[in-house]
Amino acid sequence: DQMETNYEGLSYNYYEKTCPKLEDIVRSSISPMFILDPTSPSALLRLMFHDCQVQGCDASILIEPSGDQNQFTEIYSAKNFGIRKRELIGSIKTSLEAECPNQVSCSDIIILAAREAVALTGGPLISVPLGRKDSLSTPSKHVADSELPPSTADVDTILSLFAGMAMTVEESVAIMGSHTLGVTHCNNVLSRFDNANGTNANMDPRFETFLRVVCPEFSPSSKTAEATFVPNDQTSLTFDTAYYDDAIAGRGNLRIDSEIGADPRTRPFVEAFAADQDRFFNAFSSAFVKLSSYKVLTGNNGVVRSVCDKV
Ligand code: HEM
Ligand SMILES: [Ca+2]
Ligand SMILES: [Ca+2]
Repeated sequence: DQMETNYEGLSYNYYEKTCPKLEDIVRSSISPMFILDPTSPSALLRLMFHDCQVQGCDASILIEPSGDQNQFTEIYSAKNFGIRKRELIGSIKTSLEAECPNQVSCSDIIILAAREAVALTGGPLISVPLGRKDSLSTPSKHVADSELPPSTADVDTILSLFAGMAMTVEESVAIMGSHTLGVTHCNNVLSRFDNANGTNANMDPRFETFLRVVCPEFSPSSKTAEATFVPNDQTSLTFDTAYYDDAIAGRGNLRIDSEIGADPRTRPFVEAFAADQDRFFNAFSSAFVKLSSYKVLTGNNGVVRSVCDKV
């Protein structure tokens, strides 16, 4: 199948000859960025997901519109609200160009940056196969709108989405553990107060009170709703299992973060991860490799961009 073929196009020693110090250079250019802004790891981890989910892991999300494309490209999808720090990938690229010009793709840098985000916040150091090429185009915002999941996604949505990346249910629950880092803005939380549908499932009443205080009922499109936020778990700068404790206790910010702790298909894994960090880290690592190998371009099916935000 296509997944397998593409996955085989990547390798663990891809830059051995052309950029042997790649991983060291990425790490030494990224660690000062993380010290300057401890919220950047969460931004880079989410950036990887949103790149891979739309047209595959091809750095399409970095491309700035040119000419009459203005405002109609991928990055302008409302579902990319909150995407930050794309420019850090360009800075890492600049450091790499000095050492190994024209070798390392922007799409591989996105994956390496996400992996450092996990490792440097206390998570596992994941070995990732490399050799992705960059796209020659960025899709329209309409394509991004349809490929990115809605903030109201439920367990069915995520199980079928991640099954499309060949993940097991255990791996699907593990990759959602990415929400152990970062924040959710109030515009994405307000649907949780809507009792008419299932979006308020598995919510602890004290947690609901907390959410309503932080996120009063302004309109989701108001500037205030877009400027206020809640942490994704109780330790939102640390990659740990607190997300799963919250999911069990009904303290998930998004519908998925709550439902995953209640649904009989996912709850056993949520409980296992809450009790066993090694098991979470192992399942997360294999899920990360699957997500980061999704629909990759290899060989002649893409390019190595010299500047990440332009083709
Ligand atoms: C498929 C189901 C998923 C849904 C519906 C979802 C939805 C969201 C939403 C609505 C936010 C809040 C954005 C904001 O308000 O600023 C968010 C944040 C985040 N998501 Fe997800 N997400 C999903 C899966 C993932 C995956 C697979 C990853 C990583 C591999 C991920 C990583 C993150 C991170 C790290 C943040 C925090 C970003 C920050 O602090 O800037 N998410 N997600
Ligand atoms: Ca992409
Ligand atoms: Ca955490």
